[in-house]
Amino acid sequence: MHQDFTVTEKNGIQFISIQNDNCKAEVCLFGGHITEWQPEGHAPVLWMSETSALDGSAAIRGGIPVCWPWFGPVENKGRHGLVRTMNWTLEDAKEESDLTVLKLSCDIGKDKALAWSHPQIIEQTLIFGSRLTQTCKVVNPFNAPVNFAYALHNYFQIGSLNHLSVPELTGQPYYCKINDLENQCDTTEPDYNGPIDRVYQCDGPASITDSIMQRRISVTKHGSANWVLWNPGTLAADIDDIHTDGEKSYLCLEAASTSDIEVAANSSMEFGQTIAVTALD
Ligand SMILES: O=P(O)(O)OC[C@H]1O[C@H](O)[C@H](O)[C@@H](O)[C@@H]1O
Repeated sequence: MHQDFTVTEKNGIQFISIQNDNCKAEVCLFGGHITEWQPEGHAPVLWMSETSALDGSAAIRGGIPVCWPWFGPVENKGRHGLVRTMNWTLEDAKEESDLTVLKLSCDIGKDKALAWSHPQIIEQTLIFGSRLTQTCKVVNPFNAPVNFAYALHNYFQIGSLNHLSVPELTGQPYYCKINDLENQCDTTEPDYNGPIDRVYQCDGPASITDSIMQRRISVTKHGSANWVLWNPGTLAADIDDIHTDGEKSYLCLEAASTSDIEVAANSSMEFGQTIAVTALD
């Protein structure tokens, strides 16, 4: 079998480098985090901060953080869940007709899970090809229902925040996190130069049309009630791990469910997304 992935260790954490006929990609086992995906014939799709920690000391800034089993800050529990700062296990890696398929898992531990009433295990299946498919399965081994929320926190590389369109979200209701205002709605596209921080009620697909990079990034998703749209704008100056002016080169469009989802006793649940890129005519 043609081996199209290699596992290396850098600064105490493990990276899986992927090269197949359809794409180049990288996954970090710290966070179960996709740090690179570049389909053949296209520029890199994911933005990475040049000043991100990449040694396990903090969550990675850029790529696709998996925020689970909760979204945002929760008192005494920290931000964006547990697994973006935990080491995941590589369960399987294989080549399937020009695709590379990885299976990862992370077990947050019975004690924590019981105390905090979350599912205990999250598994990811990642399929790297001309599309990127990320499927997560969460497992509740307990004899009682538990809850979780999540975000697949995509940092998309863009040409300019001034030359973007995210058409599917215009007209959809959203919560503005910056002004703490529910039930907002735009009739025209917003200014994507941040600070912008919104949770849209929208379970359909969304896309970023980028007239500078001359491409459209399209995301379909399942098991996801929300899109989170985030760019810190001037607030990036207070975020140590965003390199100078780095915020001008990304837009976060996150497939998420920001409110609790119940997982029945002794059962599992799935959610996920598929990302595709097309050149503009
Ligand atoms: O700095 P982090 O913990 O990675 O969070 C980065 C951002 O993530 C999400 O998009 C939230 O909506 C924002 O409020 C938050 O600032």
